[in-house]
Amino acid sequence: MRLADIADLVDIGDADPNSPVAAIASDSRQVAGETLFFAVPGTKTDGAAFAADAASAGATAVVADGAAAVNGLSIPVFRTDNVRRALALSAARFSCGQPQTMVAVTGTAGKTSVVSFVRQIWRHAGLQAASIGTTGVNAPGRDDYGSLTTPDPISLHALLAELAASGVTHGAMEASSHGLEMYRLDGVELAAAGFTNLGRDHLDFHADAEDYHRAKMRLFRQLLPKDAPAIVFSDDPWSERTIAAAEEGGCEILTVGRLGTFLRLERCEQLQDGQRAQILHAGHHYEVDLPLAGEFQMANALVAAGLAISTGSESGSVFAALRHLKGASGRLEKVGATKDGAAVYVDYAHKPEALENVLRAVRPFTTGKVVVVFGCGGDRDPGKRPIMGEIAGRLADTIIVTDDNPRSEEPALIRAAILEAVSDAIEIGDRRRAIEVAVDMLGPGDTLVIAGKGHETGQTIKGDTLPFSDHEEARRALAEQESDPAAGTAS
Ligand SMILES: CC(=O)N[C@H]1[C@@H](OP(=O)(O)OP(=O)(O)OC[C@H]2O[C@@H](n3ccc(=O)[nH]c3=O)[C@H](O)[C@@H]2O)O[C@H](CO)[C@@H](O)[C@@H]1O[C@H](C)C(=O)N[C@@H](C)C(=O)N[C@H](CCC(=O)O)C(=O)O
Ligand SMILES: Nc1ncnc2c1ncn2[C@@H]1O[C@H](COP(=O)(O)OP(=O)(O)OP(=O)(O)O)[C@@H](O)[C@H]1O
Ligand SMILES: N[C@H](CCC[C@H](N)C(=O)O)C(=O)O
Ligand SMILES: [Mg+2]
Repeated sequence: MRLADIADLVDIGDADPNSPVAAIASDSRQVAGETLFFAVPGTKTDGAAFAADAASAGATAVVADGAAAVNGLSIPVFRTDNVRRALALSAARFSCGQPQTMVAVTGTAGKTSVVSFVRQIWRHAGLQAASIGTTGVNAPGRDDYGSLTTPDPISLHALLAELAASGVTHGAMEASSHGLEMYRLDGVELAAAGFTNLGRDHLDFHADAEDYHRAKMRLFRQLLPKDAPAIVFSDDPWSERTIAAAEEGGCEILTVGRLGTFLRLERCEQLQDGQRAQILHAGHHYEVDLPLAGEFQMANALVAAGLAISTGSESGSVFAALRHLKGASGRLEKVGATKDGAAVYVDYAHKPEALENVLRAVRPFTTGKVVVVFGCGGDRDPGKRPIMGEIAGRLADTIIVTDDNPRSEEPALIRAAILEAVSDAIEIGDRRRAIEVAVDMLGPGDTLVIAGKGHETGQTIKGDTLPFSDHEEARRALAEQESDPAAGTAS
């Protein structure tokens, strides 16, 4: 790339437009020769404070917001009015390439599930497809564990170019509210975008629910090209406001759900390990089997089907693919059953609406007790703790409150905040022990939901992440119960 390639994004002044840009960086610690350093004001510190470090490390110029205090450097400073956006668009031009058909999904819950479903639908049709999100990158021959839901723009655009070069033509990615607000996915050319729902999340980052919704709506107002399809789940309290935002963005609005007009869910019957639905699309009724429990998964499947159909997949083949969908790892995933047949699920519900949904989802096929093990993350919105306690108290019969990534906080205080709203819960800080106790108390017809960590492979306590997997712990507890003749008899 040459400076001329980004001269419309940043004011390069009298610098030589032919100067090569060998790399771009927003972290001074990653600067090497001929690098353009973007000084980004962050949540913890200001990149401008590291401009001199970047210069010493070999940066050829710094890009900074108009008002940023970047002075007295030996290298030029190029000004721009939005350094985060300039960074993302420059990263797109630098990496140069992405799968031809890219779709993005936003919403409080369901993003990971939807992108996984879209990828599976495309693969079913024989396409080279990838998904990118909380659980990582999944592409033909590739399954990398992830860290951020929406990667930073430099890594994201490099990844998209790499996927395209490896032959991936179709990609589905999650658009988190952080990612949208921080301009991480600007520069991705989107063919369609989807919305699942809005609930309480990240109120440690966004001022309030309106602000959180506004951040998500950048996807439709600013990122999705005019006339491109916006697939909106129709049955959420925030659906109407989302439709209004997508209208402002000039998108083609396609609603899916019970109130949907593009895909209308006419009937949905819950079975123990799945569901059967009738869907109306373009005047035809389709009988659809989904091998996943919980009506929320039907909502996710409809958004996924809407994204695939609106970007060119044939509807019959899409509905046929739903029959084979596998849930994303740790999303109401059945990991086993006791010898009495009580089912044990691992789920990623770590926010109020998700917990409410998952506990409601298991009730129809639970003839005994619903048992839940959960906690709340440290250094994250403390307001959700009593709310989740109240939900568990209302919807589960037995509640075990445990730890879930306490991070820098005192674990007992997090538990106490949950227990404030649910006084009859059992408190067991050690998550391994909590899972063992829960499995041991299961009787015939009971269901255990271990919520909050889903696919995660660690427990973060005071800066250390210790290996921990709800899947492994549940399987271990089940195996121990299997070999202990006295177990499983508690009520
Ligand atoms: C709040 C947040 O999202 N922070 C992310 C953000 O950091 P930031 O922009 O605030 O950066 P900062 O630490 O204040 O530093 C400012 C700038 O100085 C630079 N710097 C800093 C130090 C130095 O020596 N030199 C230097 O140049 C930094 O690289 C940065 O550009 O950009 C960083 C680089 O991309 C991310 O690593 C970091 O994610 C943190 C670790 C994080 O935990 N983010 C979570 C909350 C997040 O993004 N979650 C969402 C939603 C999850 C979901 O709902 O599924 C996600 O998309 O994953
Ligand atoms: N459509 C939905 N409506 C309500 N709850 C849902 C829905 N889909 C999933 N959930 C619940 O939310 C949890 C997380 O689902 P998923 O990972 O698909 O969402 P996400 O939006 O990617 O979440 P995150 O932002 O945390 O990555 C699930 O384990 C389940 O409990
Ligand atoms: N992306 C979410 C994941 C939370 C998962 C939960 N296990 C926790 O640690 O709170 C967050 O960073 O808020
Ligand atoms: Mg996710």
